[in-house]
Amino acid sequence: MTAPELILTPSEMKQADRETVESGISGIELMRRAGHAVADHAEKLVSPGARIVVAAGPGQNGSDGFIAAALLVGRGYQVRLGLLGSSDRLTGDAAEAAKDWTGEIGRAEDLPFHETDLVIDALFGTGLARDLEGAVRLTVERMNASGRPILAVDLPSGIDGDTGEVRGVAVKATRTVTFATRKPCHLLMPGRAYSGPVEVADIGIGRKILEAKGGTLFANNPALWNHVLPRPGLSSHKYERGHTLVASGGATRTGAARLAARAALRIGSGLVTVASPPEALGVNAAHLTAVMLRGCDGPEGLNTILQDPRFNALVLGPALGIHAGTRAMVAVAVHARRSLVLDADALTSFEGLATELHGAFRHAPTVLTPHDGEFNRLFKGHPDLLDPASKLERARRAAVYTGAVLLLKGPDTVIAAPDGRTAINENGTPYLATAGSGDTLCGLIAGLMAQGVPAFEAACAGVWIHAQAGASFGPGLIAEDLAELVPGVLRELLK
Ligand SMILES: NC(=O)C1=CN([C@@H]2O[C@H](COP(=O)(O)OP(=O)(O)OC[C@H]3O[C@@H](n4cnc5c(N)ncnc54)[C@H](OP(=O)(O)O)[C@@H]3O)[C@@H](O)[C@H]2O)[C@@H](O)CC1
Ligand SMILES: [K+]
Repeated sequence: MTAPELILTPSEMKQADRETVESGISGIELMRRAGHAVADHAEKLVSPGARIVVAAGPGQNGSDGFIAAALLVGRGYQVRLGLLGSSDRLTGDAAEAAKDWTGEIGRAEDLPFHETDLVIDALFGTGLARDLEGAVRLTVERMNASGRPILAVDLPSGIDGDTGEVRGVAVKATRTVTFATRKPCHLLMPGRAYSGPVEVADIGIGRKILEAKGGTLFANNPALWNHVLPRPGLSSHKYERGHTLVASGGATRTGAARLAARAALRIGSGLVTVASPPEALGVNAAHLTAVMLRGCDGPEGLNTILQDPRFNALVLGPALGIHAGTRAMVAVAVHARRSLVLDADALTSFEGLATELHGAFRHAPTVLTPHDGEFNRLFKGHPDLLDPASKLERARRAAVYTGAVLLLKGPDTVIAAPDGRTAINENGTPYLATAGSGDTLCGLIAGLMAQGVPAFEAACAGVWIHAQAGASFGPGLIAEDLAELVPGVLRELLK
């Protein structure tokens, strides 16, 4: 089984680095390995004889640049190196690394970015401490304007390693070489777009150390959850595969629930029922076949249906209406302690009332699936949840606050569990931004939970499968297609 891909934050990586040094590999040796990895990568991009310009910063990111520059000269490249600031100010390992370089040290500001075959950006990495300003800013702007390929060392300078945000200005890299693990900025937007394809170089920091110092943040891919996907045995019958209930909106707002229901069925929920307001029974009946239908008059109706313990997973929100009745339905669902997915109107109905949800979902597996707008509405008046610059941190705090798995949607969907485990998704496609796509996602997650998949894994798998299905279709995708593409994705996963 492939191990899940760990993502370490800059401060976790610093600790892993320290621990590795304590275990006997010197700091300068780690830096040399990093520099080697950069030189090796550069060699894949341009042939010996080519011109390479290295922009080095005052810290260890710059040291990686010095070491790579020296190696590349030895391999027959024409290398020019420019430093930000004065070489007298280099201290410790950085000063040691600079000794590898025997060529001229120019000023980073003066480097001929326009007249080179490759730029190596070694200005700043995980130690970036503030916005880029003045001469540094101009240097980065000139580098970007050159139109030449740029290889970023560790991460594009100007990108915040924790948040993926641009600090004033940032290098638009063609590619990035990072060390030991990817960092959050390689997966979170806009950092992901600034990084280009990222190669992870093994510099000898062991998995045990990485797990001990990180171990809670992952790239969302099948290695994280494939082992808990349901694999029905020969003797399984439909009741063992769960029964998902999806609440429908009124007569003119029924499509969302049917999209969710269809998705739950496709992902393997043994039975799926749409709970419909009486006035919408006709229109729902006209469109449902394998999905069953039941009348459900508001919160009391839902309460009556949930007396039957076989309904073990529930979707509330899509097109349900923004009002107190929806809040009451959420209360019924919470009280019934079923696996629960809340989206759209079920979240927006609590606009400014998030305190009512404080700790509310601690007792049953629950997944909340807001996009940024819904998140901001829901947690209005809670600066502790809204203010963190990092999407990761916002999702993590909201998960702890509510006791639910918080799935914060976007091109870089973040899935955070109240126990701290967090995943960042990266197989999303812009084609998923289409009406009804979110309803389908709810159905996939609930359908997995109905089959006994824990909430965090169900949310992670749901997001990935949803995106994979969308990407497999491409242009022209509409939400109706998504559920029908799920079997193809599952077939690959369950091989
Ligand atoms: N295990 C690993 O991953 C390994 C990682 N390694 C490498 O180490 C890198 C991290 O090195 P690092 O800690 O020295 O930080 P780095 O990014 O060089 O920047 C710090 C310097 O920049 C300065 N500075 C900051 N912001 C600024 C601004 N806005 N404008 C201007 N200046 C600014 C800051 O100055 P100060 O804030 O002190 O004034 C300080 O001098 C990492 O990215 C990777 O490449 C490998 O070598 C070995 C294994
Ligand atoms: K860099």
